[in-house]
Amino acid sequence: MSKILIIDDDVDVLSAAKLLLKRHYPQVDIEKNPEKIPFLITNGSYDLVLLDMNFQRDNSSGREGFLWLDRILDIKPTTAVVLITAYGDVEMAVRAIKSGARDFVLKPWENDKLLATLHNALEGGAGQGAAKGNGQNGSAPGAPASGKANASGASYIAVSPAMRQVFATIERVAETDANVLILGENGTGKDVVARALHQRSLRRDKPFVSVDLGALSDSLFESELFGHVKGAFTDAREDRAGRFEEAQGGTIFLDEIGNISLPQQAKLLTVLQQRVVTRVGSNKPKNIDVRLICATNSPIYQHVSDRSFRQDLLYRINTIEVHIPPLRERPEDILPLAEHFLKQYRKQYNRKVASISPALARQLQQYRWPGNVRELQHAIERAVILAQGNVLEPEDFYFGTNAPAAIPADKELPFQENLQIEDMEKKMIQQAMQKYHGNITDIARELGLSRQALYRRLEKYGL
Ligand SMILES: Nc1ncnc2c1ncn2[C@@H]1O[C@H](COP(=O)(O)OP(=O)(O)OP(=O)(O)O)[C@@H](O)[C@H]1O
Repeated sequence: MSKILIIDDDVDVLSAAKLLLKRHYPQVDIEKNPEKIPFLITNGSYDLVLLDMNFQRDNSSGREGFLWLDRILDIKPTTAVVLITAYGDVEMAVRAIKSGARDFVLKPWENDKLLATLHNALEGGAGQGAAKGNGQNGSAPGAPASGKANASGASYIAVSPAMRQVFATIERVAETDANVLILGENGTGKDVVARALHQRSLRRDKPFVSVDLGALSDSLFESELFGHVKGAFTDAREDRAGRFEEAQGGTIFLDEIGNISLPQQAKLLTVLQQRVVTRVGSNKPKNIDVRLICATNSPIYQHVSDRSFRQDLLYRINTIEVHIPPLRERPEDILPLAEHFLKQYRKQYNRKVASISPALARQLQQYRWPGNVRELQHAIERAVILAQGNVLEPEDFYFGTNAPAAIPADKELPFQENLQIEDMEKKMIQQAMQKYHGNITDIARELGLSRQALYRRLEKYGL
């Protein structure tokens, strides 16, 4: 149901593209004059903009196209922008995608390839990053790609290089039976990753059983995991299978494994070594065939050094290790996630809220998100319920407890009369570049910018 806007100063291109696209999309608008872009983007709620890079006034450098790309993303950062050019080369494609475009097509296009490009760009979702190169433009190397897939019907967002790496690892190991240990702070998406792994494994049609070990007392641990027989203890009124048996043929996900006691660790290790479980009160061991995924938010290696976690158990569960970085270290994911949750809750609560204002988008990217994706999700849910207008504004938002410190407002910048705002911005970027020896990720984090926003500014200031 996506709305598309095509902007090109060649009317023949406009009519040809419209003719093709209106067979596939419910609304396709065209515009010859790029000066109308700000008005159209502000008022049109387009999901995707197909934008010419080479307007006649400037027909080979693509400079004007870059300027308009910047304007579009400043007004509505989550718009999927696909650039068209007759002068494309891989270098320009990389620059365009680094500047926030989803993809790049060459004129004249082949209809099927154009459709595939748009489809991919939109699949990346409203604001879910660049679509993978589709071959038409030589697959811009180094370009950010988006991730979106199904984990038990739920989609996940992975735009940042770190999360794309996580999902690439999952892709590679899903079909093996390797044990996987997922490490990450609370709310970073460990459960999402575990489900995605199961969904992509050969066991996908078998059970996925998730156990929160942190919630199990010593007395419940064994009977919950391994089951019990009637009469094994006072409350055991009938035979009951444990979670390992329930997961037979499928996957068991043991969350919060870093905090279990040493006796619990010993019992678990025996089961994992022998691949059999014996219900409490029984003496008949049963073979189990399960894939093991574990997760923890605690510093498990430190626990091994201070001997509160067994090294042999760690080596058994960590054949493959996946680290999920905290949300503040992958700012590229923040807006796509916010947009994703906006869509989800708009539907769930039947609200009209359609987008996130640029001011709010900036704040969302600057905040530190101590509760990670879960905190962002809850914040968007609250805002969608409470919002008055169609656009989510900073006033609709509540940023946890440490908001004022977390959101540097312009007025908090040191006031220097003789410096224009742009000079200050350039200076801050230069200082950060020195401090972090040009490391884009670190500079972007320091400045509270997405990598894309940083690239746009580097370009703007010729740095
Ligand atoms: N990449 C993602 N895309 C979409 N939703 C996500 C993503 N990561 C996390 N979420 C959502 O954020 C919430 C928290 O994620 P999840 O429960 O997987 O985190 P967790 O690391 O397992 O947390 P905990 O350590 O508290 O168990 C969930 O509602 C989940 O659906």
